[in-house]
Amino acid sequence: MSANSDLEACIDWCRTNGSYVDDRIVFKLTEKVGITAVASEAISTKKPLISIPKKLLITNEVAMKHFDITEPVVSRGNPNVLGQLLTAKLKFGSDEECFHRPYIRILPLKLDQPYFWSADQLEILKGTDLHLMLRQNLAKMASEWIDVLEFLKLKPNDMQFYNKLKSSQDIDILSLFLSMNEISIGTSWLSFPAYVWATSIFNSRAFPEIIMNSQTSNINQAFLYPIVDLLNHKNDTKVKWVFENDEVSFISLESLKKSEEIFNSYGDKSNEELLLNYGFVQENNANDFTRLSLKLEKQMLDNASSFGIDIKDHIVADDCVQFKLTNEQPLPDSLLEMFNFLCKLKSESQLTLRGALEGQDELHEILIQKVDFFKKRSKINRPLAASTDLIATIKQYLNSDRRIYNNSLEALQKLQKQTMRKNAISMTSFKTIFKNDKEFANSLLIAFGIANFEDFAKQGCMREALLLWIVRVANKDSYPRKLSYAPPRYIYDCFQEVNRSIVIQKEDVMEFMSFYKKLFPNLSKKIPETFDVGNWGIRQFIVADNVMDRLVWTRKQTQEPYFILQNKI
Ligand SMILES: C[S@@+](CC[C@H](N)C(=O)[O-])C[C@H]1O[C@@H](n2cnc3c(N)ncnc32)[C@H](O)[C@@H]1O
Repeated sequence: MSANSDLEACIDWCRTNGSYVDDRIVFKLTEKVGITAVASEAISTKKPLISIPKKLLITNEVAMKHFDITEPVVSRGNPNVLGQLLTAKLKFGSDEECFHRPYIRILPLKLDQPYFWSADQLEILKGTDLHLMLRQNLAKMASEWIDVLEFLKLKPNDMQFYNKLKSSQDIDILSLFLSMNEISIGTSWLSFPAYVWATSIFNSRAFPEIIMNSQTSNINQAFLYPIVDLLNHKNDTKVKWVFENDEVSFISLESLKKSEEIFNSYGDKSNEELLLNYGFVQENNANDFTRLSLKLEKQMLDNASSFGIDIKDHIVADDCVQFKLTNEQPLPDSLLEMFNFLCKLKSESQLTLRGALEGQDELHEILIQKVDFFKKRSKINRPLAASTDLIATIKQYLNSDRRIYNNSLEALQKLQKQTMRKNAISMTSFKTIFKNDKEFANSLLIAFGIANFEDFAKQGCMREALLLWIVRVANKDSYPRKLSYAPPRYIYDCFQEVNRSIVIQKEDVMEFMSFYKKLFPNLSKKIPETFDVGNWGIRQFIVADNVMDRLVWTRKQTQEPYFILQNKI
């Protein structure tokens, strides 16, 4: 039988068994998206367009009856393992007489989900969360498959493979799966690929049991729903599924014009969920999101939590915290707080403006890497054996992730500018200091040949200049004349505070020795009016280095250092 006659036979089978399918719906087989449903004339009704009696559905009850068991089987939280195994059996087994045969025949053998892509095609996804999920999901499916076969005391088709799966924790499940034979009608129903196929059928076409039974014990319990599962998905389509008189009905709340496709809604799914579970993505998907995962030591995550950073709901493993990024919310507060926390100094008891700005820089770096990665990947600049549709899907997926990271990046750049503007009163740029403290600038011209601020970066002596200036501030009262430029008070105060509390070890002195010897006593001899007034000993520089840690933030984008008042953010 051809695919078209299979489709007709399935609709006939449904109608013969008491289903209602509105005559104005025409089902067509298309090259691009498989079967579609189209309105043959305008349809605008709140009445069901399709009603299917319960006896035609493949439910967990049907599966339990088929395998003759009385208790439901749940493996790794999945209550559909039995239904999935039954679907594999009906598709690949030899039971020609089975009641659901006309429905099973139209379930496509070839699925678009990435589980069924070639190694070469999957290579492009390497490094994405989707690739990771693929592995995790396959490992989960393998455990479920082992569990359900064991429970039913069924012998797998390939004992060697089964034992390998069972005995080894760290097998590369993805490579192993890719090396297995492709799905064909000759596939054994007791094989792992048949189970993966059936899982993908459930993932892409099953409906929640809760439609029929609001008391269902497991929210993930699902059933296969002939005919209605032929409808494709469109975001925000208004539909209703109702259970009445022992039949499940599909109602479209849309006003459909003649020749328009009748869509269902699979729910608010991101492109990653759509690709993984359905094998397609939606352009400009309003439900799209991506993630930013940070691998950190468990202790660090515990510390962040007890400090009050709101990450409890984002911790996905002992050593991993994950933030959801969406186009609406590209920069969650908890993510920014976490980066601020990561930049907190031991000497700080609270989150500071300096930490916030430094955290923004760190996050900026990560987002730049993400955007670059997705940009490079989406170019696909090597020959790839794949249909143009698949290549377009891969590109769309990569671009939609890149777009979110890019939005986050732009939002972050804006936020940093805002933060700086809002806190301008608490920040002093070293560039401004250099411009205003003329005497200091002149001394640097003599000492290092620094003629303008940009020369610091060119000569790599920004740190020396900062330390010298901090020590100059500490000595401010020793100069015969008041400094022409009055340095912010908090810099002087911070120096005094560190000076009082610091315990200097021999190692600190050793560490600073070569730096110090490079500058002194030369500088005090060459420019005594600046560098031989007050105390210019090595201890002063060790203290200044500490002050720098506490007060100075160097903006990554411009390499410009700022002194920042230590205020709470
Ligand atoms: C529930 S089935 C819908 C019927 C399907 N067209 C068929 O031929 O059986 C879900 C599958 O249809 C396809 N599909 C549904 N909506 C789609 C869309 N908006 N764009 C592309 N493919 C879609 C995907 O292959 C998906 O896995």
